[in-house]
Amino acid sequence: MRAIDDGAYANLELPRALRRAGLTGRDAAFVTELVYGATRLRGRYDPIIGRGAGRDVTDIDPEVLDVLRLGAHQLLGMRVDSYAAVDSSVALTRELLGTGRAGFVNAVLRRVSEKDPQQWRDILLKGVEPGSDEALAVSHSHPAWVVRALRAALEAHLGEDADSGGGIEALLEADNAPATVALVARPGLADVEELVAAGATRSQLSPIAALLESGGDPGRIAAVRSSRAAVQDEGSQLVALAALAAAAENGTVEARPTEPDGGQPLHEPDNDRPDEHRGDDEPTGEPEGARWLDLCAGPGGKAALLAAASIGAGATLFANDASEHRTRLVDQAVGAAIDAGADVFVGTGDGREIGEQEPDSFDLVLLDSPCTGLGALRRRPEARWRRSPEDVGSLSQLQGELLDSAVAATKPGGLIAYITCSPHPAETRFVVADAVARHENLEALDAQPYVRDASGQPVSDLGQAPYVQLWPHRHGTDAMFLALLRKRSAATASATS
Ligand SMILES: C[S@@+](CC[C@H](N)C(=O)[O-])C[C@H]1O[C@@H](n2cnc3c(N)ncnc32)[C@H](O)[C@@H]1O
Repeated sequence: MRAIDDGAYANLELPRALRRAGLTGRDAAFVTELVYGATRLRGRYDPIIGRGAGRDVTDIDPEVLDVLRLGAHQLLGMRVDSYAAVDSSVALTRELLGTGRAGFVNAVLRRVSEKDPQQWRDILLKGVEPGSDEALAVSHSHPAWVVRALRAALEAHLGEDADSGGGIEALLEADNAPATVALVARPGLADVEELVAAGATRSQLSPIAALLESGGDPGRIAAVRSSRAAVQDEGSQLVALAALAAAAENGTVEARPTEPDGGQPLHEPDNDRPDEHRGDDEPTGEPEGARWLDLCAGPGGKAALLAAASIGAGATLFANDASEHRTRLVDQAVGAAIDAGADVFVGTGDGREIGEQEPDSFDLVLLDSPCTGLGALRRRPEARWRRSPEDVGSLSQLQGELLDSAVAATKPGGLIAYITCSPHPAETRFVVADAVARHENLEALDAQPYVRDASGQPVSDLGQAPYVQLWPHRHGTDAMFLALLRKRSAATASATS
């Protein structure tokens, strides 16, 4: 709890802590629920703890507040007996922080335990307009600005349909429900049957997914250990598959433009790229198979899917990320595909520069942009408390710059898949609409027909075309956004202008 409050990611820190403590099975599941629940629902518990303490939580020592949040979650969010919840919290405080603070924890938790969750909700919401953003922020434990942003996102993507499927309340509730672990069978490297044989359930939604419905450690599955399969949200799978389906339909587009007087490519191959990232048979300018670029590839979930698919498509993949650490994760993720024959080059660099370095070079550019992650809150219990409204402005600026670079790097006639795991209008529709307005050679394609479920049928409820917006409360996925853009060839652009 301390590490998470100091900036660690719960999904990385907790497994380490469980291993250190030697906890497995039911004990590990119990601790996971304690930590995730107390972190996710702190917006609900903190005002209650404040009432119990007679002071604002900002005036309580952070270590003591950690114990109080864990205690509050046991009392109000789990079926732990009140006596056990208070007693174990007091014992923990005494052991870690001393007797004086143990008395304080005892007094506060006793007061918290005197009322049930509904009674506390009535107290906290007294005088607050029912259904308002403020009321939802407290009852569903989201910062009020996130409630406002998600409400705006529902309206922007769904218009009059924004309230169907339960609307904002259902979305906030879905953010608070732990997500089922979804596995991807990377095409050609593993199949869903192998995952089903290992105890997972076939997904109805993604044709390459299986779900670990009864929990369990994905690392026990051989295909996961060898990177032929991995943990990946079904929404991420669907948008990556949609990009691949659109690229297959679009075909390999013309070779790079040549100088009018003959033969030589305008763009020289990038000789600055480190040799370890260059394959022996990397294209040197001759028209060959398709070239794909994953501009922001770390940690490599979608790059690994593309790498696996590139073998059958006869394509090469350049997977790039700005962070060296994340590039190393990409290397690991694409390892099994490379072993199976994929041509993959992994590089570290600022994606904003690749358009200038490698103009008109790629048939497909996947831009899975850095974003606020407001669409994946159910997976990251701490994320909602880390972000601020200011992040949206700086990220949408970066997203626009990355998209400009993606457009420059795309061959005329080629495709760009712009993806975020945030439904925020300023990170999705507005970024794309601005780019289409800036680049007269850019057109948005209808992305919806490319999103197909496990039986090959179009997935419904995708929001206002031409874009795709998935939702936790409607599709059971992270709220992934997809726009498919085509860079018109010079001939088409001049014919239409
Ligand atoms: C949403 S994540 C990509 C997830 C990845 N596609 C996957 O499926 O595993 C965004 C990535 O963008 C990277 N990034 C941020 N700024 C960047 C930049 N200017 N150029 C390239 N990558 C950048 C981050 O390091 C992060 O790994």
